[in-house]
Amino acid sequence: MPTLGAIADDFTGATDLATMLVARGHRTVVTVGPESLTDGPGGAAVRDADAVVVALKSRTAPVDEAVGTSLAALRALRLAGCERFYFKYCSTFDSTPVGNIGPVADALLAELDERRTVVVPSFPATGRTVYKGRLFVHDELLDESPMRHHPLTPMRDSHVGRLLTPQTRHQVRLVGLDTVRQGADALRAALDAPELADSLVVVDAVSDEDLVTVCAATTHLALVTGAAGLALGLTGPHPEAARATPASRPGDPGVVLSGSASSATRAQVAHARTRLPNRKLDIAALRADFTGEVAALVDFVRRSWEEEPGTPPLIHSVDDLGDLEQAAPDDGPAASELVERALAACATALVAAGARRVLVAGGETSGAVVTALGVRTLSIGAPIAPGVTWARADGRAHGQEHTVDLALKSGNFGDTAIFTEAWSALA
Ligand SMILES: Nc1ncnc2c1ncn2[C@@H]1O[C@H](COP(=O)(O)OP(=O)(O)O)[C@@H](O)[C@H]1O
Ligand SMILES: O=C(O)[C@@H](O)C(=O)COP(=O)(O)O
Repeated sequence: MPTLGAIADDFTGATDLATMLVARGHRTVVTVGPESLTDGPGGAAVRDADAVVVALKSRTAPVDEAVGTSLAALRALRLAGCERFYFKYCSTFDSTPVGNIGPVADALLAELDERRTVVVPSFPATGRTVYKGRLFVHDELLDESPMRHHPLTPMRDSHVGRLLTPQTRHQVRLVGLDTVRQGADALRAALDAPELADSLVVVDAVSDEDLVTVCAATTHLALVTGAAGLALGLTGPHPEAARATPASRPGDPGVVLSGSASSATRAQVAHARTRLPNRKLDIAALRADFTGEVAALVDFVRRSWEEEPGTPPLIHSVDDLGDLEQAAPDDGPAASELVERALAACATALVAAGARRVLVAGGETSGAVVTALGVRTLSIGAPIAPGVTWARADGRAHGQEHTVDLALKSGNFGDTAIFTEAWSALA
């Protein structure tokens, strides 16, 4: 029975955290939304797990909806037996002045009858560190990094406390690296100080060892919040926790679907465009004839499978940031919505046509694709890069049950060659 329950605000984040938990000895299952915790085959997988991560698409949802789905997830996790909880958000603190990190953290604390938690976006393996409360992405402050230009959550400040304060009813405090470096006992004493009783406490961490200290100092908190790095110190009961075997065989049809605008993905797209058959979404054509345009993309992929068997084609939506500047017409959907719907429709048609391995880039994009594929649970398989993994996905789309290998790649994760090299991990 699981004891650790996590709520992830997007789907790439859910597999990012789950792969870390598996590596730390937790048998872990990802469920798509809270319903899959109890319904159908998900129920059995959950009972056999040490940890469950509920994947939500709440990062950019309206605040009420994000709070509602997060509370539903918490309640379902408690019913499944979980006693400790982890709210996973982005290592670049993706949010707006109204949320959703603050409102969800507030609501989870209230539901658990708790008043304090920690805020730890640091994830050094992917270059995210927090020092003096400022979030760095590799060598740059968050607001000087490409996250400044994110289409949905542009990050224009790097001070985590300043970002969080307008989002929460709690006071926001900082515990600095000097205290973390004094060890777990000193850090716990600092966190338990009466003046921090009613607080979201941002904790500095610049190395893996710092995160292990933060974990050791927070075992008494019912809720912790952060990126996947915080799970580094959460040791589970099954050091040899098995990874799911691939659903596909080498050479099976595959596809890369990228709706990410992140700088790392743009470099990966540029690399893949010289090596893989590829097509770019045409937003104007989608607006004019959505069904026809999706059918043309699906035809293109199917022809590529015949002409170059074993080579996964790429469908992408962004080469450079100029691609994001198309304003939505007054009476039409936003380009971002069209992109998500188009890639989701391609995914379902291609899985119905025989795709057995699908690599998706972008968190929002992954949410749209996984939801359209009717995926209920994801079992963590072979790792690809820090924060990126293959997962075996059971779902139902077009009236048919299917099992496919899915990799949900966060926009900014992975090496430049990931779209051509990720497949070897499935061999
Ligand atoms: N050409 C485009 N024009 C406008 N929005 C786009 C375009 N391409 C992608 N998007 C949208 O940008 C968002 C990207 O978010 P996400 O998938 O989380 O990836 P990332 O955070 O890495 O950029 C999605 O909502 C996607 O639909
Ligand atoms: O913590 C992280 O950085 C990732 O797990 C994540 O959530 C990234 O989001 P996207 O870039 O939107 O995929």
